[in-house]
Amino acid sequence: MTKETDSREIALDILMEILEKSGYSHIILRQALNKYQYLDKSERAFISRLVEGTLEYLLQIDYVIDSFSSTKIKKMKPVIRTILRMSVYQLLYMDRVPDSAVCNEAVKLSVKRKFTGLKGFVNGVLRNISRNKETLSCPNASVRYSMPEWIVSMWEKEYGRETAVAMMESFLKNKKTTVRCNYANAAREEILKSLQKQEVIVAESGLSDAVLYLEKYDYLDSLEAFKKGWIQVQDLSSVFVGEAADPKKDDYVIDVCGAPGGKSIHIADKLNGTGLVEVRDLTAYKVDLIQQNIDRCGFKNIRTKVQDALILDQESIEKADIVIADLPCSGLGIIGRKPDIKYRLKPEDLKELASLQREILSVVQSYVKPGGKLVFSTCTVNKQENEENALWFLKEFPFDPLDLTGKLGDGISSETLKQGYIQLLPGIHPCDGFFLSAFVKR
Ligand SMILES: C[S@@+](CC[C@H](N)C(=O)[O-])C[C@H]1O[C@@H](n2cnc3c(N)ncnc32)[C@H](O)[C@@H]1O
Repeated sequence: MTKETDSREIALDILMEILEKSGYSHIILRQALNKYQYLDKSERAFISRLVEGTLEYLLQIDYVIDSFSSTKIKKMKPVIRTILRMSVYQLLYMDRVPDSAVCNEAVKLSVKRKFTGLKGFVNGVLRNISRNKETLSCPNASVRYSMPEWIVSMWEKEYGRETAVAMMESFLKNKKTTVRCNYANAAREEILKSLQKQEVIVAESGLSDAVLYLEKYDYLDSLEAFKKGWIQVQDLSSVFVGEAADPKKDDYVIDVCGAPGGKSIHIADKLNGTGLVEVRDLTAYKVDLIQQNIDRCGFKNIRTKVQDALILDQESIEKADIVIADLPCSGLGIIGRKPDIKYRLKPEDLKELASLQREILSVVQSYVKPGGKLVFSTCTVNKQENEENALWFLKEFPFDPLDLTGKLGDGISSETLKQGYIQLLPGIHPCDGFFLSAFVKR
């Protein structure tokens, strides 16, 4: 077997786990890349791109296969279906791989997986697609951007056609890793020097002093700045939660749904050794993830607790200066990083999640002291879970909107900041899709 076949076989196994056994793409891919640490950096990059690209374009790929195959994608054997899907991604989107190599490797893989009888079928479908690929066209936006139709229509209705297209285009672009600096641990110059010493390509965000974009590193765990807790993977949008919360010296902060701890650690960093952040989550497993991040950065003003946010914690009533409610949501804003979300989600999930958010908010609002703040956020893009819930909250509870004008930096402006909220839209704003609202208790 050649090196090329090995990489493709690893990608096939990863895609089978995700597409045929419903595994989460980011978890399955991370586990596989950890397992195959001995591979060249370029081979691991090839596997990641092949897996992520196949998932990003899955609807379009299936449309193309169904246009050229007499057996429809749904009726195929799972292994053959997956080999075809990943091969079509290479034909359409990986210019550096010659089409003949894609077809040959797909045939070899089919034989290796004991489908010798189907090698002619695989070869025929792929060669046919390869011959006609310049003339392929997409019948609608759903196929073009590989986005389920119900999401396309919802976004067109809620944000307009142009914005919906900008969002869908942005999800298909390559993402750099975004990190936030823990300035309580190291100065900016020290962090930049360490990253540059390890030949990482670093770019400034221009929108937050705390945020950097990283490229061309091998493993995050191998970076000195990461090992020493000087940097934390966190999107710009999520950094805005800390900016909106704007903690003051000695504040007591409760983060009610906090794993893996990104926003809480940012707030602990801002408190610079003072105050206390209590980060909670539903299970010991999730709380352990938070603890690992806390241990790495070594902050002492932060602790964890297993606590169901739906159950009232009597001892917390009117104790917190700030409550962070970054709640479970449909995740439509982070499709660019976790493409399988768009295929997993059903329209009815949004309603259920919006009502779960209301239930959690009803409980945790009681933890805020009079004069204290509550920040409600989600990493999704739809009115039901976001604006509608923020407005509902203001009607139901004794809170006023916190004017966020100027709090998120000069680069972010919106009429709604005055009313205490903003819907960040990928492709329009330079970050993931994210909703953020902030309230002050009367
Ligand atoms: C959006 S994530 C939080 C991300 C986190 N704020 C950060 O910045 O790293 C939502 C979290 O809510 C947790 N969660 C879901 N239901 C919960 C509940 N009833 N009580 C507490 N946490 C819950 C999930 O386990 C998940 O970790």
